[in-house]
Amino acid sequence: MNMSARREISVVLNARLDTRGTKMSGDIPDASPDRHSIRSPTPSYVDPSIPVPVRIVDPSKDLNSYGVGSVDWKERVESWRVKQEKNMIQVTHKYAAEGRGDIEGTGSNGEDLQMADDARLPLSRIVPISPNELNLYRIVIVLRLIILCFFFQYRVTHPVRDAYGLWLVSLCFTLRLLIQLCRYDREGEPSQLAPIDVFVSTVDPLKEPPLITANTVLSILAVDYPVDKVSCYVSDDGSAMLTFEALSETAEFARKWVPFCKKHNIEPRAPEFYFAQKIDYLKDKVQPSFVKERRAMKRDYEEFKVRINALVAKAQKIPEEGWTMADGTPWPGNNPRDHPGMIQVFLGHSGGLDTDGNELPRLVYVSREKRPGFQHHKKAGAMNALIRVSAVLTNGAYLLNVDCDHYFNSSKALREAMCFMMDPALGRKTCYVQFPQRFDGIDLNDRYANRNIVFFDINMKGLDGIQGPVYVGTGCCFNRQALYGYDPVLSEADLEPNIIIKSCCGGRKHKSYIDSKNRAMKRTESSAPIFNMEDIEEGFEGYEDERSLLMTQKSLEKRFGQSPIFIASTFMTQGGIPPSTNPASLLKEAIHVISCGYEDKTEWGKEIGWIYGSVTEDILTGFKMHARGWISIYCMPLRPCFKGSAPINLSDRLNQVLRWALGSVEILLSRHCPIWYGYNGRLKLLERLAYINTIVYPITSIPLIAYCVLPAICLLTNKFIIPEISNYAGVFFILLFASIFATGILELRWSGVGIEDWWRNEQFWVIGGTSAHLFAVFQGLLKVLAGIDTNFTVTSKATDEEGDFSELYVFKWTSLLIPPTTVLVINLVGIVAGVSYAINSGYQSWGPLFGKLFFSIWVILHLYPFLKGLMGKQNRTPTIVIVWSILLASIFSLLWVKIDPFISPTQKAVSLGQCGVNC
Ligand SMILES: O=c1ccn([C@@H]2O[C@H](COP(=O)(O)OP(=O)(O)O[C@H]3O[C@H](CO)[C@@H](O)[C@H](O)[C@H]3O)[C@@H](O)[C@H]2O)c(=O)[nH]1
Ligand SMILES: [Mn+2]
Repeated sequence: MNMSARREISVVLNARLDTRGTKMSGDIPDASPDRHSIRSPTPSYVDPSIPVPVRIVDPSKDLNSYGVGSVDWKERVESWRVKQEKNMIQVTHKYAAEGRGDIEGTGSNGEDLQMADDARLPLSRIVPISPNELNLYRIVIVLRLIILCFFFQYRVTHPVRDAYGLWLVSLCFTLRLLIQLCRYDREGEPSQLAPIDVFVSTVDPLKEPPLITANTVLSILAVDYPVDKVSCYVSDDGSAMLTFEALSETAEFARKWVPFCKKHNIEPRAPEFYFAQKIDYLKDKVQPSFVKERRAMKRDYEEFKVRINALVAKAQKIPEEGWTMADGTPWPGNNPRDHPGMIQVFLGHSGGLDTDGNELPRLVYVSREKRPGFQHHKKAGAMNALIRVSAVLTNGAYLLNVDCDHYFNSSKALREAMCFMMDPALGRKTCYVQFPQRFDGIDLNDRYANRNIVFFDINMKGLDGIQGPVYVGTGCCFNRQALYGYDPVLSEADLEPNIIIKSCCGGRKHKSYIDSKNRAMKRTESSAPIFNMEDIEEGFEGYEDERSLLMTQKSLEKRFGQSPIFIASTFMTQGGIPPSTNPASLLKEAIHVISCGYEDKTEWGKEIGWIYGSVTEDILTGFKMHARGWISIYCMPLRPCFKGSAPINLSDRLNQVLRWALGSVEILLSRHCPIWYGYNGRLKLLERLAYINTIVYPITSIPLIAYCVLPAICLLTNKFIIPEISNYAGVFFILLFASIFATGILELRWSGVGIEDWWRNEQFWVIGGTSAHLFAVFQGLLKVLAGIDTNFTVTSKATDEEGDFSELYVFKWTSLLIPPTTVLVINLVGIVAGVSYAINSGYQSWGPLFGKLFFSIWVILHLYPFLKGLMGKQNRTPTIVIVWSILLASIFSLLWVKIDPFISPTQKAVSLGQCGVNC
């Protein structure tokens, strides 16, 4: 195993939290200064450079028989657990007794000490990338930056007189390179077992087959976590009876599936993918009954599939009077744009037991209310509805959300996340733990870079060393309090003077972070002070007068909306609902919080929850949290925790990239633009740079296209953008290339990414850049200038039953195909023109031609996967695409030759003469 370049955190908490194992693939982490940038040392914190005993998990050994220091360890965890429970009871008790929250927990007798002790217990470890590899990489990056500056200076001071336009364009390109340099890297981390609510989003059962969603749900219900602490919420944004009925079947099937998974400890726990595994399924299995039970389960699953397929078949033709439910009442969601909110609870403690007589996690179907004339905010709106429903019904302290096609590939996923979230030191400032997205069913060559390896294994890892990875929309576990817009709890060292809570005028005692720290969360909020600490202290602690209580109530309502139950739940920082509440009233309240007027005049989508205003709501949501000073964690256990599907045909892929780029442009043109936003907060500079990079990239499509066309123009007009290569320039040119090359190689080395993946990424960067990114810039401008709303085109999730990768060859017409095709054709024409010119004008013209051909071929090589996709398998490129592109390309070439703005009038005659022969 390559231990230097990969980070493996695989810490598994067992159900009772009484033991810990840390799987380490490397040796004891080096004392790299990086870690200090992530967590600042506090007096109670163990210096990471001092090795602590490392235990390698060996499942064959008794977990308690670890080497050094295990007794000490056990004791500490035990005391931590007891304390945790005490805390929980305390909070619940206060809540129930007073009917109000306690903001500044007052328990001081020794609890602070206990806390400080706890802080020494990291629940996870970082396996850092070897510092040598990183330092070299950093040095090269800095060098590259310097060289780039020199090169830039040279380009600016040496305009190409006879090709001024070309020269200008080339400057833009250099600038783009400067922007790209903000990849960096380091490593992050930490962890505990609290109740978790898992969200699944789905919208269109025709594009997102119910069987896929069912598999995701089954993998959640079978997760390795205490059943009473997991709840699964499925959001149906399409209010489809098909989704509802499929979910009801899924709940039934879960009664057999879940005990089977747990008994035999199988992975993954999504049946479709489990049974499809082409591995020796008897490996590590000891139960003699396993084969028999597996066979029976496989048959059961097939029957389940048949039932789901029957539901899907039935749903193809909508009856005229709309759908009717089994009991004869009409389905309330018949009109997806105009229907009431719907909630159905399956399973859970009142929902019957599984076939082994055990309880199952709760499963809740939610379809939020939709009415014409209301903004629904797509996925972000759906997620916010789920936050509120779940707060009312179960109120997990943490949330995890997945797209309907991203199943749990590892049953340990929740535990992995908790290792960071419940870590006594880091948990308090961690807003989310993001897992990389991994995919099934991608063609072997990954033609359209669907796996996004460079992003997930280089960029995200690098960000982890700054303030944390960006949120990518799925496979991400959140701290509920972070979604409520609160600030993180920072340690003394993190604390800047300006954020110490000020006492209010009534002569109350000064509070510092440290003495308010028996609470898990600091309930203030920096960037948008809707309410402030004084209100709360008075209202909830002091009860000094009724007016202030009222004010608090009012400001909370202004923030969270008009639901007292929801507001009360926000004070339960450890999660859970008051034991005395009546389930019927909760359901009523749950319906209330998903009504479409609920968010009016509140902070939902503006400051709290998933943030509105972009189709890449994920980036925006994560950005807001980072701007408040939260850190995030990138968690990559050896076994990928989540796996999804990705569009493998060209058109769907381009449309997906278009949506992402459009989302970025939307953010760029909004008040949340990372270039301007949040300077009073605690966003780290490099993190900001990274966000700027994820937001502005669509704009680089303009210089990129210019650059793809330039070589062809050079060939057609017989000019070159670098006129005379002086020694001085030559050196810089070579140095620049060498440094780019070196950063590339070093990056691949520390990240473990293969050269092929890297090349695919480069290719798709050009393909996306010349098509989707360009369209996104224009659509984004249209949205801002003309108010034309952008829509969320959901990607189809193929079940891949039609045979391997048949999807890859599907061809759908889209105008996104035109610009790259044009670029391709122009370059091909250019090559032909250049070569024929050289043939005509003899020996001495071959030298310069060579240089120009090189660039042109470079462009074509980048577009090669696109060309392949255009051909399809059966070579069925619609004639329209070809006709349009050839037309555009020839008009373009002719124009250039005729007008040729880059050359002086005297030269023009000559040049025209030359080209007249060739074109
Ligand atoms: O009105 C809507 C539209 C979409 N969705 C859900 O959003 C998810 C993502 O849709 P998909 O078509 O699969 O988009 P992808 O491009 O594959 O998704 C990536 O990019 C999105 C942002 O564009 C993120 O929201 C996703 O989490 C991330 O996986 C799916 O679960 C949908 O059901 C809704 O719930 N409501
Ligand atoms: Mn998807």
